[in-house]
Formats: sequence, C-alpha cells, structure tokens
Amino acid sequence: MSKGIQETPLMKQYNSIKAKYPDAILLFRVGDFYETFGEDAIKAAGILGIVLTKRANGKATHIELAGFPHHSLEVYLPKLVRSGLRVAICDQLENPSLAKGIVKRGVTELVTPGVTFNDKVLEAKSNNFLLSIHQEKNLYGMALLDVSTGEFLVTEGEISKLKHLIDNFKPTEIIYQKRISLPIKIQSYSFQLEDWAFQYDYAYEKLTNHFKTHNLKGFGVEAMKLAIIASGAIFAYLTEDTHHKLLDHISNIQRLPQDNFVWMDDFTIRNLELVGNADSQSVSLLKILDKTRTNMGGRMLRRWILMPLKEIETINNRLSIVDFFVKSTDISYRIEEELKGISDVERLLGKLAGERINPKELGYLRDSLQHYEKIEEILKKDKKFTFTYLGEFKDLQKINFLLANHIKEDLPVALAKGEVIKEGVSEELDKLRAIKNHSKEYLDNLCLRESERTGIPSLKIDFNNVFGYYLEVRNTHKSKVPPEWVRKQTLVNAERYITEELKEYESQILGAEEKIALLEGNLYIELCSQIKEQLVDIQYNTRIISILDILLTFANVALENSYTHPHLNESRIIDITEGRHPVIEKQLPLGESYIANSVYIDDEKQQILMITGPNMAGKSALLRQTALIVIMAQIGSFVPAKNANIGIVDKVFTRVGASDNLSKGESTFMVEMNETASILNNISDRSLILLDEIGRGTSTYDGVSIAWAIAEYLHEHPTRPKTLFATHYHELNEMANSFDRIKNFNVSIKELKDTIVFLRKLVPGGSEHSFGIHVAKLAGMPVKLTHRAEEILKTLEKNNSRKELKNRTKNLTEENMQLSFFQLDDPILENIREEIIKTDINSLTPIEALMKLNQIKKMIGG
Ligand SMILES: Nc1ncnc2c1ncn2[C@@H]1O[C@H](COP(=O)(O)OP(=O)(O)OP(=O)(O)O)[C@@H](O)[C@H]1O
Repeated sequence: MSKGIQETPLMKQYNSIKAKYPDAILLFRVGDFYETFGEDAIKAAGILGIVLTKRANGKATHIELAGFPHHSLEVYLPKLVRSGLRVAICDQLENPSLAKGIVKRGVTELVTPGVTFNDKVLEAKSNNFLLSIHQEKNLYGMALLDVSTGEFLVTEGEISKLKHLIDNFKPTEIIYQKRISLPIKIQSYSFQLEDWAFQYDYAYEKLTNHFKTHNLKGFGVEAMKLAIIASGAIFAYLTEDTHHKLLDHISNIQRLPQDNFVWMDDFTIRNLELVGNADSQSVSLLKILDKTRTNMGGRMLRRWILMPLKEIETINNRLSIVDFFVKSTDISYRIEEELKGISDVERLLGKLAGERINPKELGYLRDSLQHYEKIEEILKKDKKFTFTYLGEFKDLQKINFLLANHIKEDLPVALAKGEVIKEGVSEELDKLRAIKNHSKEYLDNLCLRESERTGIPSLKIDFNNVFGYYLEVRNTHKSKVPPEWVRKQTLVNAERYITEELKEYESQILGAEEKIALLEGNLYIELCSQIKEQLVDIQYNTRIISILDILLTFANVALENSYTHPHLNESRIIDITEGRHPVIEKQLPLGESYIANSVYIDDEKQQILMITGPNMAGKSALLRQTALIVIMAQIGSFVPAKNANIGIVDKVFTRVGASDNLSKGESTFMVEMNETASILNNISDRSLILLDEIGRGTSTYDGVSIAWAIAEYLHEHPTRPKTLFATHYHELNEMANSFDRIKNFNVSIKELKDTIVFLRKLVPGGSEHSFGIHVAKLAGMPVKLTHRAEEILKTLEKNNSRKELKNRTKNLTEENMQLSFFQLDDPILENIREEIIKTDINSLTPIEALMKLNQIKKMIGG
C-alpha cells in the first residue's frame, strides 16, 4: 500500500489507526459500512465470502477493499473470530453531520477468540477461557478468565500443572510474555504481550483497584506472586489491548486448588470420553449426564466432570441433594419447570457490567430472577431440604421490584426503538408520549378541517424523511389549493404541499420523540446501574441455581437409567457390584442388554486384575466402566451399578496399547511407552490405573516382557496402585503364581463348534488362547484367509514357539523373584547381599549360622 502525498485524508486516518493494530483485522466504519482494506480485505473476503474490489487510493495507486453493511456486524464478526482472528472494530466517534472535516474515528473494541461477549462466538454450554501464563525459572503463574461470565481462577505450579490446566480448561486463547518461549505445544490461539504487562507492582495495584480491596488476602491469593502477575497481565490485556474497562462482573478471584480434585491427564480424559471433543462423533459421559436446563448448569457440569472431588463430605452433600430430588419427584418436576425459563444470567451480567445489555436481554434477566425466587420458595417450603451445602439465597427483592415496575412486558432489542420504560415511572415521559400518541388524532382533524375549508375531497396527510409532514392533493383538485400552501414536490398524479401549521406541529412531535428517546435512554441507564449494585448477589444466587440444575439432572438421569447411590469411604478398596458402562449401555442395539459385571480391587489382596479374553470380549468396556463409575461417584452423581463402595481415588490414569492410539508422527510404540512412563512416575496410593493392551505395539516377546515388567513394577511399588490390566498375552497369567496381589480374570466366552459367543461376564481365572482368528471370522474376513490362518497357527504351535514362550515365562517367575530381590537399590539389602556372599558356609557352625541369621534380621529391622 502506498503512503505519503498520494493518500486521501480517509486513508491517512485508516493507516494511522491500522498501524496500532497490525495483527488484527481492522473493521473501519465508513458511513453505513464496515470496510476492510489491503491484506485485511483479502483475508476478510476469503473468510466471509464477500466481494473484493479495488479502489483508488490517492492519484495513482489502488487498494483492495471489502466491506459489509454495519448492521451485519453480528453475522460477520463471529465468522472472523471463529477462524482464529483478532478483530478491531473502529467506529465513528462523532456524528458525521456535525463533524468539521473528516469524522473522528477510533477502535472501540478488540474482539479476540478469548475475549468476547458475542453470543454467536461463544458456545452456550462451554466456558470461553482466556489463559494468561507468567513464567519464572521452572515455575508458572496461571490465570484463567471467562470474560463473558466473569469467572476468574488462578493457580501456580510446574509445567505439568500448566499442561494439566490446559488439558482441563481448554482455553480458546493463551497470552504470555514476549520474551519467553513456552516449553509445550499450544493448540489454542495465542498472543504475546509486552514485558511491562507482567510486573508484580502493576498487577497488585490493578487487582486491588479492581476489587476495591487493600490487599488480596480475602481471596487467599496474597502470597501467589506468579499468579498475581499472570492476573495483572489479563487486566492489562482487557483494558489496554481489547478496550474492556467495565468489568464489574469479575467480582472475585478464585484460587484453583487443583490438589482438591482428582488428577486426570489429557489422554485419560479423551480415552474415557468424559466430555467428548468437537470433532469426534462418539457419545461422551457428559452427553449422557447433561440434561441441564440452563447454560450455566451445563458449563458447570462440564467442569465438574473434569474435576471430580476428593473430599467425601462435599461429595456426600451433593449426593444427599440428588437423593432428595430422586425421592421428591413432584418437587423435582416443579423446579425443572422453573429452570426451563431461566436464561444465561452469567453472561447477561457480563453484558450488564459492560453496559451493553439491551432491553430484550434485561427482560430475560427479569424473568430469570423471578424463576429464581420461585425455586427458592418451593425448596424453602419443604422441611426435608437443607441449604447447608448450597448456602442461602441472597435477597433480590429490591431488584425484582425495580425490574417488575420499570420495564414493559414485551421489549425491543434496540433501546432506540423506545417503548421500554413502563407508564407511571416518569411523569414527563408519559406527557411526551401523550403528545406523540395523540399526533395521529390531531393530524386527522387537521386534514378533515382543511379538506372542508378548501373543498378538496381526497386530501391526505403523510410523512417522509426529506421534508417531513405534507398534504397531498390529486391533480384533479390542484386548482383548489389555497395560496398560503407551499408546494414541495410534483408527482405524476399529485402534488405535495406544506403549511405553516403543519410545520409547527411537526416540530412539536419530533421534539417530543427526541425527548422521549433521550429520557428513556437515561432512565434505562439509571435502572441498569441500580441493578449493577447487586450484581454480586445475583451471581451468588446464580451459582446456587446452577448447582441445583446439575443435581436435579443427576436425579433425573439416575431415575431414567436405574443408577444407585454410591458409598464413598476412606478405604483403599473399590468394590462395585454389577457395574455397567453408562455410555455403552445406552447405545446397544434394540433387544440387547448390557451385561453387568462386579469388580473388586484393593491394596491388600487383589491389587492388580490381569484380565484376558479375546478381542471384542468386552475388556476395554470393563476397564472404562470401572473408572467412569468412580468418577461419577466422586462428582456426586448416582452410578450405574447395583452397589458401589468407593474408597476415594485421587488420580485416574488410562493407557491404551499403541494400535488403538492415534499416532502423530512418532512411532506408536514410542508414544505408548512415553505415556506409560508418565504414569509410573506419578502414581500415588489412591491411584486407579487402567492399562489396556499395553505392549502390543511391538513383537510378542518384547510385548510380553514389557507388560510383565510394568505389572511387576506396579505390584512392587510401595503405593500399591489399584490396576486393571487388560491383555491378549495369556502368558501374563503366570504372574499370579508368584505375585500375591495379582489376580487373573477373564471376560468369558463360550466356544461353539466353529464360532464363539461373547458372554461378557468377568470370571476368575486366565484364558488359554487368544481367539484372534475367530474374531477375524466374525468380522467377515474371506473364509479362505481364515482357513489359511488356522493352518499357520497349527504349524506355529507344532513348532512350539508360543508354548516355549509360556514355559519360559514360567521359569521367569522364580528367576525373577530372585533377581528382583538382589537387584534392589536399597543399601541395606546391598549390605546383606555382601554379608551372605562373604560367608563361608562350609566353615560355619550351626550356632554361628543362627547368629548370622539374627544379624541379618536386625539389619532389616526385624
Ligand atoms: N458388558 C457388556 N454387555 C454388553 N455389551 C458389551 C459389554 N461389554 C462390551 N460390550 C460390547 O462389545 C464391544 C467390544 O467391547 P470392548 O471394546 O470392550 O472389547 P475388547 O475386549 O476390549 O476388545 P479389543 O481387545 O478388540 O479391544 C463394545 O463396543 C460393546 O458394544
């Protein structure tokens, strides 16, 4: 684009504004259009499918141009933002008709993927989080904000915590300092800010000013220096970069105590299909559970599923409300009916704070708050319901009164349309409206009077934007027009005139309309600001409503699917009787029913379940249903089982053998091993581990060896993590002979002459062979091929290669136990080993042997 003397004044103004937003698409308001120029125009035309033209830019050059009418902003803006662009909206800052020279323009809002209030950009049932990261050495401060709802969360920790946070909250935009490079791959849109935005003093002052507090102690974040800096950067980004200064709906800063929640990594979340992802067709747990009636409840439920609790008391509090709803179906029904009428109050409050709430939306807020009141009333009337967990509703009577009495029942979207404020609120407004409303009557009278006076029978009064009110006379009566009328327009069949009286009256009506608009505007703003005073209380009640919505959903889903109340305890036992997979059971073809299975697992007798069975038997389903039942119980939901006693779990890990895994360039086996290593380095005594076909990404020998070693490691690990191990390698059944907490199970099948029937029942004991060929038959492989496979199998078995492997694994158990004893790194064991080696047994007397044994016993603390 050429600059300098050839620029028109408009392009000069454009260039100077665009220079401040080099990385955003600038929507430049010119008259009734938003225009884009140059590179921006090329991009916008491509994304929006609008026409790209060229226009003269000064004397000799041309520039690309693409634009759309200003009232289509709502349609086009979301498309730009959703395609990952930042969009700067540049408006006319003065009335063009009053401007001297070129109209003043400036950017009024910068919309980015993570900072938007636009309903069309936002997803109703997902939060839209902006994540700010501040790094110092190997520690990170993290701040998450959903500006549309005002939720603001902070935490600190190492890179693993940052990764975990990103996995769980899926921010749509990440901001961080220019000078750092993050050691992880970010999928979200990201933006780097100048260093100044990441200063402690600046951040502390910004936060205390915003929350109007002296310090941050009340939020429990005073000592979180890194998180404070990250939060400060968010405020810098909002106020300086994206022009959002009205942020009263961000009413508190919450510490995210990740230690209070069950730890699950991204792989586990995806593998268990907890919330599903946009591009997958599969049904998630969220989809089964989410019968929420409000968007707020839907968003909160999504977070609950990703963050199951570890504290029994809170879980039980949730469960007892679910229990109440299950037993009081009448109340549940009435509350559900009320919930249906509630709009997205969290986001309406964001708009209220930002002074961008329109009358229609204010009406939604009014209606929603009335439903809040009704829900409170219904619950308060019931003696059995307690508010201890939820907290008491804040009193919103004043606001309800204001809203009920100040705004009309049916409201327009645009304030400028009028008819927003009720009669009786302002005497002046009522008077002006009377003038406006009586104008029709007055004009009709005037028309009649003039028609009689002049003898023109078809006289008509009308209005247009060019010369206001006029009298229209058909050509046949033209001669009767009195001289004092002023002709304004000649049409084919008629002529239009104005009169002094008409003009006078017109100025009165138009004056009244202008005054009405001004007055209604002021009254509306005043009303909004009065409501804003209790914004925090509305937020508080909204939280209660969201929780009720979820717990009611849990009750409904429980009734619909015959779930039961789980029992949580502090033991290290998971004891599920007749558990089912909540998603698969809903998807079975008509006539088939899900076969329930019981699973018992603890850290004393049955720590590792070695589960064998042919492909398709239902091993993965069993593994996942166990984890899903635990997770459901720990979010406070009833569970698909006849009975479930759950010793609280603090981490859930899932790993699936390579061929089930989507590889991304790396060797699938390498990915599998990496993933497994990360489990082994993070296990705790309350972990639940699901290993599905681990080791199958490599040759049988390698696979068996690795799977064996992993199972052995988990068995020997002092934390004794509870593990479900699904495998094709029946050689691993040998382990149960030597490792006392490893137990063999198989998902049973029945072998008929030529085929197998899946019974899907988990039964004790190992299985003898793999049935791969049977499954190949079932899958419709050509008969010739499966016959040939059977022949090959026979030959191989004759050669004993697989049997040999089995014999070797048998030997391995003994050999292995000895090896593992002496190979431990413990220095005490090392000393014992030396003692024994240096002892000459041949020269030892029986008494000396006993003393030696005693000495060894002492060394190991016996
Ligand atoms: N308990 C059950 N009751 C009814 N149907 C079941 C049950 N378990 C599994 N199924 C059905 O069988 C299918 C296969 O189950 P699953 O994937 O768990 O088998 P698998 O043993 O893990 O097989 P593979 O080794 O091939 O991965 C499931 O998609 C489901 O439709």
